[in-house]
Amino acid sequence: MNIIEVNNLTVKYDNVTALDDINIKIKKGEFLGVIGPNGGGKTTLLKSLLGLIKPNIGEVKINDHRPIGYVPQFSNFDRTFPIKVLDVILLGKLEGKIKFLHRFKNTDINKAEEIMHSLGIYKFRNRQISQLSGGQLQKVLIARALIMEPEIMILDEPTASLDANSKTEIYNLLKRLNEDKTIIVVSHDVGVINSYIDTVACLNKKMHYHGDDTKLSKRTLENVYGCPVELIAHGNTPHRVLHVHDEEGEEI
Ligand SMILES: Nc1ncnc2c1ncn2[C@@H]1O[C@H](COP(=O)(O)OP(=O)(O)OP(=O)(O)O)[C@@H](O)[C@H]1O
Repeated sequence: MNIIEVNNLTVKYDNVTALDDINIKIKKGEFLGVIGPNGGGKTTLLKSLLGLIKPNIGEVKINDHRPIGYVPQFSNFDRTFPIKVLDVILLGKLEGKIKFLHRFKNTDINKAEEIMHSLGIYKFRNRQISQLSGGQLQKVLIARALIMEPEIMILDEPTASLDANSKTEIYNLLKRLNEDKTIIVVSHDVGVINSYIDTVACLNKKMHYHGDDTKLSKRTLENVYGCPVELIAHGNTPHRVLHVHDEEGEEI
């Protein structure tokens, strides 16, 4: 069963075309990675799936009635905000609508505690978020998305700026959540695709590739990124984009 269907999706911001005729079908239970260069339209695609952006052309169909669990780009989160872990997770219940002096039900608090236990962050429940490591905070943001019991989870670069151990921990956690949820993750780290993700979508305004990762070739990646991409072979699968390039393809 396709839980998400994107048909002929075109999105423009004034005269900038961010997405051009995108077609993608996502099966229930899939673990999809979306890769592509900066400005390639990844965030725009996620926002379109979330219904935050109205397509200029085409449609997004979500075949599920529950709210989608969204974990936004971690670097946009204000870590200095004085709030404790339990409260951040409970805010997920309000779906972004902060209500003055809202009192949460005991069932919500119990649910938050159950999620904290399962993610190994219960011991931080009364800690200020400014006192967490990047990896711990990312788990809190995942917990906040989980409190609505979503079938679909969408994460925008969940491991950006995390160290190697924390990256592995987050991807292991996503793999576990994938046992009963559909997961869509934007990542710049082509390396993780090999070990964790079922399907890859390569996006640079147009969809250059959508399918089984084992067929993802160096040539495909070079088409998507528009510059030479150096890869470490891992079996037959491209493993990592090593170099950053400017728009002329010069290595920087
Ligand atoms: N609100 C906006 N108004 C105008 N242009 C925008 C807006 N948001 C994004 N864009 C443009 O749309 C294109 C796609 O942006 P988007 O943020 O979706 O890319 P991305 O792949 O997520 O990039 P990154 O990897 O840098 O996060 C870019 O050219 C960007 O400058």
